[in-house]
Amino acid sequence: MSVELWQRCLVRLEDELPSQQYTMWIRPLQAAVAQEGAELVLFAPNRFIVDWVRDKYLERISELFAELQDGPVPTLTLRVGAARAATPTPAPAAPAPVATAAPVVAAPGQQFASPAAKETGPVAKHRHNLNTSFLFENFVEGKSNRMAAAAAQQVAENPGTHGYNPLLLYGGVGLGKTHLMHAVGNSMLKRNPNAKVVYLHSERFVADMISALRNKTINEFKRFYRSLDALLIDDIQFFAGKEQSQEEFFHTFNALLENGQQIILTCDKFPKEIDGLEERLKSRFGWGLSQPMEPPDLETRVAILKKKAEESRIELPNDAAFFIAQRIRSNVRELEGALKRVIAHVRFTGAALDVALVKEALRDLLAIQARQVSVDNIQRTVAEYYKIKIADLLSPRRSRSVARPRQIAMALSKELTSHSLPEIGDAFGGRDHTTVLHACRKVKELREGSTEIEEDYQNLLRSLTS
Ligand SMILES: Nc1ncnc2c1ncn2[C@@H]1O[C@H](COP(=O)(O)OP(=O)(O)OP(=O)(O)O)[C@@H](O)[C@H]1O
Repeated sequence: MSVELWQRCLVRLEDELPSQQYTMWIRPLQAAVAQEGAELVLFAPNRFIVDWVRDKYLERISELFAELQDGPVPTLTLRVGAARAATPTPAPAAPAPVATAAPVVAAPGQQFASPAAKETGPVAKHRHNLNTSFLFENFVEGKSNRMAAAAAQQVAENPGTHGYNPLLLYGGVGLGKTHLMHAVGNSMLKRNPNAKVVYLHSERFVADMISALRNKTINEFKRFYRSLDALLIDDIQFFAGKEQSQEEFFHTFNALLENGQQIILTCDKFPKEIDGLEERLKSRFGWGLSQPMEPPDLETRVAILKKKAEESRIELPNDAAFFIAQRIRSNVRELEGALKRVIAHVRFTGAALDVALVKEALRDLLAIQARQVSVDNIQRTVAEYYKIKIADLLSPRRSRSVARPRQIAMALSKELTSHSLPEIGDAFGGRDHTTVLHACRKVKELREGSTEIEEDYQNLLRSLTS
């Protein structure tokens, strides 16, 4: 009966607690009945978890027991050890008291050893703390992320391989670093359901380490992290300036690498550029494979929108997808946000999804953008970038050093504003609309043929839209 009570309690705790907390502290617990049902023993894999659960969750667990149990509430005991050692008959083979650690049999991400806990219910359902919707299958590849995705696939297939360890994915916000990192973890678990894969944000690592130091459980802390098959740490830029955490992480990192356990890291920039990060860590991070992730190009943005719409079972016409992708270019998270607004609008109004509906759904966003990107602004930015005068852009001068930036500024004006070709021509010293059209075609051709021009164009786009 009491084990059942624990199962019901777990369902409630899973609802109440942030999923990382639940995965880290509650899921490793195994319940066993003792004293003919009068006592419920919760076994934790190590002392660290026992102390933590006692401090943070025991009171709530007791309250839930009182609430969920009709009859007498069993007493609750926390111990280090495995549930199978606590069966009521024969008399408990002296499961280790809290202070004397028994063998560690389960950890977050690991399947429980106890046959009783293997069956059904929330315990069996979730054995790791990965986001199961971040998969390779729903990651859309394009020029900007293909290398990173390929590296991640390699790691998923051969975790711990020298040369791919650590895998470091770096780049701006919302570009799919976390998605790929979880995709590797999910793929590892698919291949080996017993793999111990733990994901955590670097701030969480720091917070846990500080608590472990305060509670004098740093050895358990170390043992736990060093027992993993794969450690996934997000946003390592947060280690900057936290010397003691860097020190501990450095040792954990080395221990895992030495044992061939996989490490995957993400960072918002190339680690060498992070101030406040120790040189030895910076150099360690670069030992394996470092892959940049860039903002996706137009075609990839369209493909991502189409994929996400399909997942939401919404038919997104190409022109509507292009319309969104042309306007939202900074990152995928914003792209997703815009699409969600469009989908909500479709569902709310019941109207057909077309460009007009997209304009209506994203009205505020587009208005903000229109205000931000004006032809004036584009001219100023382009002139600054190429170190020429704005007056040159508007003048009749045809020398290459002026004509090329002018064409680029015109193409950007067409792409970033809603002005017509004649309006753009007017803004560039009263030129004809065919000149603007020619400029747009020329720039497209130049971008395809020259990486330098493509880079210039992307740099300008970024500085105008971010
Ligand atoms: N190529 C892609 N295909 C499909 N979805 C993507 C892709 N890139 C990003 N996403 C989605 O965009 C959202 C943001 O991605 P993610 O959280 O992985 O970004 P991030 O680079 O880790 O950003 P941050 O540094 O802000 O955490 C997620 O919902 C993710 O699924």
